[in-house]
Amino acid sequence: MSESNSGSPRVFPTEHERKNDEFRGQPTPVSVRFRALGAMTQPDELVQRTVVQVDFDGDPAEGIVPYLVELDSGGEVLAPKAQTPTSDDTAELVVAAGQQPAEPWHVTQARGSEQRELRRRGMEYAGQAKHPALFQPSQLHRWLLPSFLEATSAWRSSGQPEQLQIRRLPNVRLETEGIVSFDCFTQEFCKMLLEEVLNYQASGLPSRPPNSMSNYGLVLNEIGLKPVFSALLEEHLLGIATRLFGPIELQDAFTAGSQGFEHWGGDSLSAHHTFVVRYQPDEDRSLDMHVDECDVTFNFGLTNSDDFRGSDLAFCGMLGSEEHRKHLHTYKHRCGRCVVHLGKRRHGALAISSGRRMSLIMWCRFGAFLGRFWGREHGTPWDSMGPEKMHLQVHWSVGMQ
Ligand SMILES: O=C(O)CCC(=O)C(=O)O
Ligand SMILES: [Fe+2]
Repeated sequence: MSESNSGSPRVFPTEHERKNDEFRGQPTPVSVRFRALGAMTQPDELVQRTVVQVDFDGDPAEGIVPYLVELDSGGEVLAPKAQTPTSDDTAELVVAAGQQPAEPWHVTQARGSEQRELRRRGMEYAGQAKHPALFQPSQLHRWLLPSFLEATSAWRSSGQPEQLQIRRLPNVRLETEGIVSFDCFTQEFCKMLLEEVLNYQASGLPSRPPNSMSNYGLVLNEIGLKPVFSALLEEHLLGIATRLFGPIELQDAFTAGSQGFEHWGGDSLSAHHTFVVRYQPDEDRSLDMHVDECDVTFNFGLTNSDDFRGSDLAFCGMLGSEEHRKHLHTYKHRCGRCVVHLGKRRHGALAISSGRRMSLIMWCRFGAFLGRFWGREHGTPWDSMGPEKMHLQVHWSVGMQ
């Protein structure tokens, strides 16, 4: 632990986790009704075009509710989530276990009126942006360090993941099991992005907290920056995730065989929730231990180390492992540097004692939340009880949204 930490990492269960543990002990029964959308001829089509409607007994509180449903036919489908379970809005596309969804969850979501409103707002803001160039995917290369571009270029041009060597990422470091860091963005980009965030927040346009635990910060996908971060994911980060958390045969020798680098669909990340978080002593001081609502998380420091004290990231083991609540490593953020880990690795931010820290976070998802269940298919326990086959029962997750 570094001296600047103002406290020990909280590795014991948080209140949120305790609540979830209680629910895990007593799965809540739900009734599930299937409604057909369109013609169904093949069994696969039936699954892929089915919408599941969930009626809850009891109060589901603020949880995200993933569940596995056993069909009368004996098949299984995954219902990824029900965000507001008691509203009429609970219908979600479901997909057959182990299959690609009919379309990515964010495409489905993007048809919603809320998303249309967000896109409109983003377009409106782009017109008054402080740094319009930030909003253009074609300019992305300007914000990445030449040495980073160099490391991903052979993969980009050949399409062969083996061409991307993790050890060639600038100043790459294996922090501890399952956690790698490397230099990525230019200082200029970090400064411009911070200015853009402050400019948006001063514009009076509406914004919402990036997730259920952070109150300050901004969802960048909702101010017109989504295309840029989609390009970053597709053109650069996907190659890195493939080599770290993709199929075993594609994993890089740099980490292959090390603990914590299982296949978590790193080669198929197709959606992202991208936001900035902000900590300062009189606002959010710390972030409680948690796992992310995603498969792979990329976290980039945006502020200079001299601008704040404390606020290190504390990492524990994977959700469901014996080390889940064991403190394994403390990471110090650096401006422009990325730390990447699986979403289900428990982590949190220690208290900040002075100054301000901001980070850019990309929660990346494999398909439609299938990654949540990936561990199950590969023999890794998903949580301490294991994702038992639930016949119309609910497992609660420690998810944030
Ligand atoms: O403060 C950080 O850098 C981590 C934030 C985080 O873990 C999250 O927003 O999910
Ligand atoms: Fe997180």
